[in-house]
Amino acid sequence: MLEELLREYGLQAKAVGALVALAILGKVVRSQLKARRRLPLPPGPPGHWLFGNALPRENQSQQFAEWINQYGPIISLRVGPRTMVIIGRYQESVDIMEKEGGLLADRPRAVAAGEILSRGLRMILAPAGEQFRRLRRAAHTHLQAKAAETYGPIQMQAARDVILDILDDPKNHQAHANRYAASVILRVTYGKSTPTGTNAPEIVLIHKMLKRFQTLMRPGALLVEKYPILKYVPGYASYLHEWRREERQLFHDQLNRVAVELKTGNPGPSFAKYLLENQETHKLSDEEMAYLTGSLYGAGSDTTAVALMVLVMAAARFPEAQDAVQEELDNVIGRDRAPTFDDYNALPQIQAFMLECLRWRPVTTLGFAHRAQTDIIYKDICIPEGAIVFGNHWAISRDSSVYPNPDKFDPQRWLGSDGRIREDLRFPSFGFGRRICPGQHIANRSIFINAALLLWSFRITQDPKAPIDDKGFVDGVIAHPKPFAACFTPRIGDEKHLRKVMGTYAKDV
Ligand code: HEM
Repeated sequence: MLEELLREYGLQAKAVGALVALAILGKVVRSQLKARRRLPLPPGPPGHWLFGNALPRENQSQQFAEWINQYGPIISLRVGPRTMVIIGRYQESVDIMEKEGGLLADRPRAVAAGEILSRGLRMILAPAGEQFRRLRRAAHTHLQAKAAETYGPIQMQAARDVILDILDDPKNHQAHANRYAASVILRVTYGKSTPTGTNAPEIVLIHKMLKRFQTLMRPGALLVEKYPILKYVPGYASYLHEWRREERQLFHDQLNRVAVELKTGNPGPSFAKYLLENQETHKLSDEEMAYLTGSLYGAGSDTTAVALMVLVMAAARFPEAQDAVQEELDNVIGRDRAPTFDDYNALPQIQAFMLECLRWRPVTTLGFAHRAQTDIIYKDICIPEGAIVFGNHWAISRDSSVYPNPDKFDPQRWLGSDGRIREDLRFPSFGFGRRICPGQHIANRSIFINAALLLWSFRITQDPKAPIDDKGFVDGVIAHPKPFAACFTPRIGDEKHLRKVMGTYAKDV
């Protein structure tokens, strides 16, 4: 551990070691005295008496899932002075994270990404409280199901561009998914005139910042998370302050651009425009608005892109599942027109395919950390106040009591005997309780329109020379598929015809 600290910072090892050990000892003794008065913690693997459990460095969600198989549906770990509880079965996640959602609305301290980098303003990390409620209400109002429909034309055009992109350059299908997600979320946040080309300087900067943020978010990434006192040590991780300056500048510049457009013309719909016009109603400062819009991009771009890549991977890997979708598309839509949002209810096979993609390869494998605001008693265990609580999406997706034969990609599991989507089966792709993803309607509409257009336009197959490794993901807060090959054969007439149906590019760069 000290080695880790020296790598991060280069302090005098002995002094810091003593300080840290004292701080942990104090906390451990206090929490163990308190624990004696409580019901037991959930079981879990044994750890060091002082430092607790070492977190796995790689594939955390899968390692936790193994511990869940071994110790039970809810496990606990001690990480330095903190208790971490991981829920790995569907029913327990509903009972605790949904039904007791009010007690888990908080986030644990995220010292590097939340406090130093974003000064508490990034919604995904914002602690529960008055400020969080204001941020959340503003996002929810603008992104709820009905309001999300406003962005239909943007999503439709961007999804058609994906088809044209694939016709032009099928090898780079993953880059096209990235471009779709970046362009849609940028337009949702900042409106029509935002540059969306992958080489635009803003986009390059945004992606750099997103990468940094995701690195900081990995449990155990920096020692300051375990020992927040480090943040007061002069010079500790000074690069974080530089990152903050860059990020803040970008968020303000983007918001200011929309403010100027509002004064000089009539920019199309966007979250920034909505906030600027309703600043009073939502009681948001300029700083809060800048961060709220900026952090929406972070939350909505990579997640959507990964979901689209998994669609392509699953279609190529499972031809029979693709057959069922294409048979439905041929029956309902035919070949003379492309599907639109209006066809959603008539295409349950597509809906089932989407749902299965999100379960089979969850976008956020571990989910996001919640914090218990008080002791939560569940059956004969206690999740203690202050515990970090994860609903482990990966482990839940493998819960065979809810998803029989869970490793099988089987969209039909989502359909009832009437051929409609089952009401009694769910998977928490978008998280839990009061922190559930506010962008889920925009996200679902993106996944739907891309699935419908892609599978209507192409037969997607594996390249026999480069078979897909469907376990090839780079695990992180968001699990990105490694590069994989897929072949796209137009199924609606020839390429020329498909280009004609999809129209012309709307890309601005
Ligand atoms: C397939 C796409 C997406 C997936 C799988 C996804 C998933 C998630 C998950 C798992 C969470 C954490 C929920 C929890 O704490 O339990 C979350 C939070 C969030 N998502 Fe999404 N998301 C997606 C797309 C989007 C989009 C398009 C937007 C914006 C338009 C967005 C905005 C947010 C925000 C702002 C939060 C933080 C909410 C809070 O902390 O209260 N997401 N998302």
